[in-house]
Amino acid sequence: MPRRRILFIDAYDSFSNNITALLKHQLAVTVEVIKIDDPRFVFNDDAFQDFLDKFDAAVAGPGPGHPADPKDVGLIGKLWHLPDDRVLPVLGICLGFQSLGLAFGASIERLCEPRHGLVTTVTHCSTDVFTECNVVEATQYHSLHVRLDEAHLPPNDCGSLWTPRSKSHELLPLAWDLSDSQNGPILMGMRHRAKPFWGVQYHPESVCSTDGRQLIENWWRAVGHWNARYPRELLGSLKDSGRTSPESATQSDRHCEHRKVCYKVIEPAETPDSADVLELLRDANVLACEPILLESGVRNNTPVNSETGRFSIVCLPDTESIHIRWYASTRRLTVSTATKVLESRSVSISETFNVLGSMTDQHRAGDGLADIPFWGGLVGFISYEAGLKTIDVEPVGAESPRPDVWFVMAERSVVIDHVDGLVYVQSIRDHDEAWLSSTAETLRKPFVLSTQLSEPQGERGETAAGIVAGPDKQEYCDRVRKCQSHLRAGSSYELCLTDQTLLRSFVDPWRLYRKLRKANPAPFGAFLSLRASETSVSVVGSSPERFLSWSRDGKCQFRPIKGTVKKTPGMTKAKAEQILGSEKERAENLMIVDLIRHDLSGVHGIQDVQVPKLMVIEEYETVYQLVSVIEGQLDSPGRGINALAGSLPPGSMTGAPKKRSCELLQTIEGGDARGLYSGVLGYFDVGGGADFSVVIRTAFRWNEELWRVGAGGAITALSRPDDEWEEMLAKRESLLGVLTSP
Ligand SMILES: C=C(O[C@@H]1C=C(C(=O)O)C=C[C@H]1O)C(=O)O
Ligand SMILES: NC(=O)CC[C@H](N)C(=O)O
Repeated sequence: MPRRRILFIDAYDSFSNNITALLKHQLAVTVEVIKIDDPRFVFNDDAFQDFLDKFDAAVAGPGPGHPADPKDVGLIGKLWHLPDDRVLPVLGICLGFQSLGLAFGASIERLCEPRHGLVTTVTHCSTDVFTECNVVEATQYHSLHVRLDEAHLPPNDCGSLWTPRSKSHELLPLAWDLSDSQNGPILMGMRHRAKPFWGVQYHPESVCSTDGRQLIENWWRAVGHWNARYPRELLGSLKDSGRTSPESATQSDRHCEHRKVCYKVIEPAETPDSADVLELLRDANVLACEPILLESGVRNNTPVNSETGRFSIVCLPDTESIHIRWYASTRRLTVSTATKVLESRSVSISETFNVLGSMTDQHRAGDGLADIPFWGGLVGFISYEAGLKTIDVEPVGAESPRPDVWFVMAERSVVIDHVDGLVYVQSIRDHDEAWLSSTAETLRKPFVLSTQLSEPQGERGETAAGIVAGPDKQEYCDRVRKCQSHLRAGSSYELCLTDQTLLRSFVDPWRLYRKLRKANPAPFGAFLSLRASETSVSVVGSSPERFLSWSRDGKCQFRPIKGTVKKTPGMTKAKAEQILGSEKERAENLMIVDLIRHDLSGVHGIQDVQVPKLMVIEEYETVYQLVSVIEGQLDSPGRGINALAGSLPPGSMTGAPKKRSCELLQTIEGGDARGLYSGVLGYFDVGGGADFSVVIRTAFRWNEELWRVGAGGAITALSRPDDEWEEMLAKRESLLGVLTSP
């Protein structure tokens, strides 16, 4: 029997792939995805109807906006009034559900309070699509709701809840949320009396919804009955489409000669401090360029986060090293060494990912030590604006002389294992034994403990150091309120509002980094200083947040942080747990978990997306944070770069749904480029793995200009402007203290 086919119509939501994954997994069907504004069909009803004839059923997705606005629902609005002989069964979810209600006489109204990331119990009819569903816990992401009649139903008039209302008599209610005293009963499920249309207001695919699978199975059974009774001629065969095409995922499959990883192991008496290692190399004059440090912060000789931070990596590029730069404003890609331009052309961001992939492949190595996550590879960053390009949002603030993607191929490196106390000197260059031996020799000199080294000192003119420009409280609070008005209108479910502070400091970047790592040791400490003829960038960072890593055997992991409590005097872990257990904080985190599940599920070849940790508390120097872990396995290990290309900018820095939220934030934040802040920083290892952090709690500067520190937080309908201001200050503080003190 041919495989059954479902059409999913995507309204640019950030949960769509979770729905299509649920459909594929539960029903063993082929799912074809089109956007609501597919140019083949928006102005051509005949073509759309012919296309629909290829499917057994359609699912009309959730999304931002209002069901009465054709721009927001697009093709979904055309499903309800097809000619009788072309009608196909539909399940509408959230926006799709609201569109169904609107099409058959119901009205759409704003809720008194939006329900974004809220999980409540639904009262259902136990029949139809709710057959054999137990208690349904339902995650909701909506500001609007479907009203079946003019007057609110009294909450205790349960009998009349289940009878259709005159105004929308073709719609049969199937489920209600009766838990909201402010809004009254909220319709959660319905079906059309005569046509094969069903819908749910909540999100059955959310990680916190229960019985989503049962609901989908029930709907599919009902679809089968309908199609058996009213057979349509199904046409043609279709491919299964996802966000990333298999064609674009092939770099790693190319055959290439593997390089050899040469290494030497040093066993010092005590685990050396990563900064001391870097300074020893610098003092020994063996460095032609500034080294890069990707550090797992350590407190009392133990990594601050044992799950993400066992190793620190010192990358040692030199004048021969290849740099790859790409500029969002001009689309120019430059591949060069310090002395030679190897390639310069205009390309898209996706082509840039191909170049990064092939450069890693050209340096592919297979025989380093399995436990060491980095054998050599591309190290650098991807800005927030480059991320915007990947989701077709035109960045308003990108500036031409500043690269949005900048990586350098580090063939030589030193890796420090903080658990076993070993140091590895590595090279993937041919015939590099002499360098390996002399570097190992340098590092075998007795390590001086960092506490004995001279503490960083300011150099000159500290009195003029400090904040030059930064957010204003009144304006920031107004922006929070602006975000909230978009949330109430249904245009977004959560918006990560940020702002930037410009600072002057006369302390050199390395010394600043030494101060920062002491004040705020972080799992993703970063010191990076890159130079090209026309520009240079310095980064000192203490990010707590892993964006995405993948192992050499293709296991992908995201670790979004959402939910922050400042460590004020008297704040204990127990108190923080209480605050972070609140509806507001959990909702913020849940939205991003569902968004990241969507991003990861959209990657070609990903299997089995799981959430092994949901909302656990982690403690850092100045804040407590709520963290979740989302993982999936790639069927072909080398394709991790597609997971990166398909999940930028980081959802924890945008809000959901991602595309619309980014568009709104560009306007609300005033159009300045976020730059490196909100982007990602890390490495592609030549062995096939990678690790990228979210660039937060980080200062960066172009050339010798002012330092920039971004900070912000997720805004939801429940946010209080004053509290959001305080949260932004708390996050900024870890950097400000370091940059403004002598
Ligand atoms: C926006 C920042 O942080 C992000 C927002 C968080 C939140 O809203 O709780 C937590 C971690 C980050 O994903 C920042 O540090 O500037
Ligand atoms: N998740 C959704 O589909 C939301 C639908 C609509 N934009 C609302 O806010 O109610």
